[in-house]
Amino acid sequence: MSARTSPGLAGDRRPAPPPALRVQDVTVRFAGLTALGAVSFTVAPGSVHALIGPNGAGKSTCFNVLSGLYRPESGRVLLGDTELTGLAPHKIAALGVARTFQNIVTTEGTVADNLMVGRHVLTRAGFAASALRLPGAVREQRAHRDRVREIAELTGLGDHFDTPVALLSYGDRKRVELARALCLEPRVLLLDEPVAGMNGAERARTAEVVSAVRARLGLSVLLVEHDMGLVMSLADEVTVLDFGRTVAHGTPDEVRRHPEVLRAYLGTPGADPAPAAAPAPGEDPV
Ligand SMILES: Nc1ncnc2c1ncn2[C@@H]1O[C@H](COP(=O)(O)OP(=O)(O)OP(=O)(O)O)[C@@H](O)[C@H]1O
Repeated sequence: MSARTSPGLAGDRRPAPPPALRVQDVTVRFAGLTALGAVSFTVAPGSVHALIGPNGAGKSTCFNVLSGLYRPESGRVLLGDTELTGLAPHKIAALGVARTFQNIVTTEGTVADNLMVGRHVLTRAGFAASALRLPGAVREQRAHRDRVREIAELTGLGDHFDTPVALLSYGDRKRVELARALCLEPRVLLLDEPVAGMNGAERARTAEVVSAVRARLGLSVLLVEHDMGLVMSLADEVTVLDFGRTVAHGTPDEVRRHPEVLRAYLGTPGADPAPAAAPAPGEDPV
């Protein structure tokens, strides 16, 4: 059984706004290298917050702390008043923080199979009850499958519900990852480079899906992405890391003009990493 209350199973839900996700003075070191040095930021309830920075800036390390894969040397992570620091990944997921990974991990089974796997944290019926197909367990499975189908529709995968994932396009497979994370009914969704490797049309489609997901489910999104068009069009707030330190924070407009951001990305102030008219999602990343 889940550590948090399982939400209803049918229809869009607009639960109470998610709690703020607060990262406070988080430090991670690898053999003397400071991957994160006292990094702090807050993902406001219901917002899209982007975490950007050049290669090696510490973005993945931060995601790994937030999802419980790394324990920070110091600092805290809080979801509302609940401390997440040092909890195991499955506990953090059960508390409502789901993540995707840069690399696709789903290859076997249909879209439906993969999404049902993402649902297991919310499953109440025990293994034996499910295996014996007891009435309560069957009802629950059916309700989960209905909800999973809704999530597939929301993420543009409805037509592929019973298609083996291996037969899908790259963009659709990446969206299966996103949909699978949503099957946990998260209150905060951590998206690690959701459009990496996609072509322009696939990136634009994924941007639409992320917007729809945020609008329909009312969750918060923390986005790590190199595609500046996507970041600038989706994010409400942006935190910029460089060499494990926060060098800027603000709205997309504020951040794109910040001298430290220009220096971090281009080595020199005066050139713009994301032009004033931000490219549409799907245009070339920086
Ligand atoms: N497990 C590890 N062991 C040692 N050093 C690591 C480890 N993970 C990350 N690092 C180092 O920590 C720093 C931050 O890496 P991280 O992967 O978090 O950056 P990033 O911003 O996600 O980069 P990218 O955009 O290339 O994914 C880098 O110098 C990296 O080499």
